[in-house]
Amino acid sequence: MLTARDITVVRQNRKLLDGVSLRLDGGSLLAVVGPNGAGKSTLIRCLSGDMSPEDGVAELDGRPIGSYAAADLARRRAVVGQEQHLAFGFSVMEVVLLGRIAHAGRSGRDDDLSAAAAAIGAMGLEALAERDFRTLSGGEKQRCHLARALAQLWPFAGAAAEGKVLVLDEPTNNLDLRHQYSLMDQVRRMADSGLGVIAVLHDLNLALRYADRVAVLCDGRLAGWGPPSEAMSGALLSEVFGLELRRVESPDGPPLIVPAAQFADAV
Ligand SMILES: Nc1ncnc2c1ncn2[C@@H]1O[C@H](COP(=O)(O)OP(=O)(O)OP(=O)(O)O)[C@@H](O)[C@H]1O
Repeated sequence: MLTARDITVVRQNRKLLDGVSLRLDGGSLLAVVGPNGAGKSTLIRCLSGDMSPEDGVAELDGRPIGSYAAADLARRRAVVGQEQHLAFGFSVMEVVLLGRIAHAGRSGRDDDLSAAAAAIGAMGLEALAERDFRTLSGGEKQRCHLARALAQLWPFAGAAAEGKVLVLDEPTNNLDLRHQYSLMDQVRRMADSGLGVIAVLHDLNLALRYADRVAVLCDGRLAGWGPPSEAMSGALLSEVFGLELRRVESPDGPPLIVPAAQFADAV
């Protein structure tokens, strides 16, 4: 559905991305991992149509993403970036309704309210719908922004989700462990309901647990690609992160990535 073909991005004579090719399928979750400065945000900016590569192309359903009219693209792909501050006293419902701007002139007020209600329900924000966004905790704010993105893509389940993409840049930033897993459970459900989801993740264990496919970026190149069990070997991750990492079995779930020194201490 969403494809990167040989994407190269050059800034100030430096290749931020160097011939990156990958694919996101509908109804699946693709995690992009890699060290700081590897090019993860640059890649998802290209894949979401916010940046044009010097070479190569990002295609949505076989068509260059840059060729979509802005409003058409906004009805098919929604982005939740890293910085999501709001200066005004909008309620959660009003923030979520901002996702409907792309539908202005096509969607009636009732549809917009149905979309917002469905998105708020999917993110479990019903009790907070009238709260001032600025009073929310970090985790609640993140869920609110996800709900805004879902309202933008509504209807976002079943056949109606086909061809729609949710792009998330470090969605678990600033969240405690419980809220990281709870948010990723919700993101996983979005993929299971039919959306294509691409997420930059710093936590390798979240990628291992939740993603269908993983792209491991290093110095602007694709160092690993495929299902997590294949793309995230301890040897590859150690090389990419410059730290000895091991994959260890976990008693109840997918394996865990741990730094070797810490592992040695733990046993
Ligand atoms: N406009 C630009 N001009 C020059 N260099 C840039 C520009 N934008 C990004 N870079 C550099 O490109 C590299 C990749 O940046 P990017 O934000 O894509 O990395 P990242 O993998 O998302 O990093 P992080 O994990 O720290 O968020 C970084 O070294 C960054 O400084």
